[in-house]
Amino acid sequence: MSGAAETSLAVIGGSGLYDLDGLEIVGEHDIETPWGKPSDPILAGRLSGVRMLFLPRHGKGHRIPPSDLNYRANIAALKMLGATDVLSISACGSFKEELKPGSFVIVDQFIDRTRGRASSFFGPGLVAHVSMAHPVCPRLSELAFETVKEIGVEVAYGGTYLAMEGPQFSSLAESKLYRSWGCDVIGMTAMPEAKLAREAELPYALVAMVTDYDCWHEEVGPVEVHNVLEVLMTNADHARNMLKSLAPKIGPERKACPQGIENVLDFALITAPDARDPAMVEKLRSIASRVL
Ligand SMILES: CSC[C@H]1O[C@H](OP(=O)(O)O)[C@H](O)[C@@H]1O
Ligand SMILES: Nc1ncnc2[nH]cnc12
Repeated sequence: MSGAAETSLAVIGGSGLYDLDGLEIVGEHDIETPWGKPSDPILAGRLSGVRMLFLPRHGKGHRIPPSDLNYRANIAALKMLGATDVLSISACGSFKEELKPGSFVIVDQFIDRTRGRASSFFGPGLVAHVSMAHPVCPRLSELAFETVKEIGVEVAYGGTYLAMEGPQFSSLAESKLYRSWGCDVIGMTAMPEAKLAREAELPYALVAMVTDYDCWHEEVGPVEVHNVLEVLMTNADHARNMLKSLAPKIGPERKACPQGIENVLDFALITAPDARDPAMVEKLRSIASRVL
């Protein structure tokens, strides 16, 4: 690399994706952030010459349920380890006949129905408001879309992800309601993950891997985890293949996000400098040192 910033792609692996294929591991970071520890030690390595970080969202062995994940520590740890972009991989249910189990959706919108999760790094002593109008990075999303197509997996570009609290799957009435809202897929983890990535100025994209039709589909019936798991394993293999092909496309040289997500905090901090709590400022330096 000759002076240009280097890509460091962080991959958050969801249900079924607890490791990466072909990652030349150079380190494992058991990191503590001001918000606590992430779900697992973070692997650092190279894939096709591109720096990668890998975090299994639920921890190895899938120990942590969606409501108990420390989303702030996960995103802060990736930022502290130098991540430049976050590619999130998630299992999801589908609200559309054409989004079949086994297909992927490159999500571009979210509806947040989670409750009581810590969903901001900011707070008393330093208040910030970032825009979530366009919550994903178009460049990373397009690269992911092209790559999924190339490996021969059915994929839709764009889709609204309903984030539910869980851990129970939806009732039939909820499933029908979300469908009537025009949602495409449902999961339990992309919120507040995407919001926190935005606050940490990390371009974020979400590859949602459909495992089931949620429960609205009359011919299929309720979601059962054993059925989900069967599809999940094949989907996870596809995700690993996708990442191997995606790395050389992203390349080691960092290219700016067209939406300027790396600079969102330039206009988001609202607390006057002399009214800021120094302890809060200190804590926030781990994710927002560029502006603090
Ligand atoms: C295994 S079914 C429910 C589980 O799967 C999804 O996890 P992730 O988003 O981490 O792939 C969903 O959100 C639930 O946590
Ligand atoms: N139907 C569903 N609802 C919520 N999260 C899911 N993850 C996989 N399938 C899901």
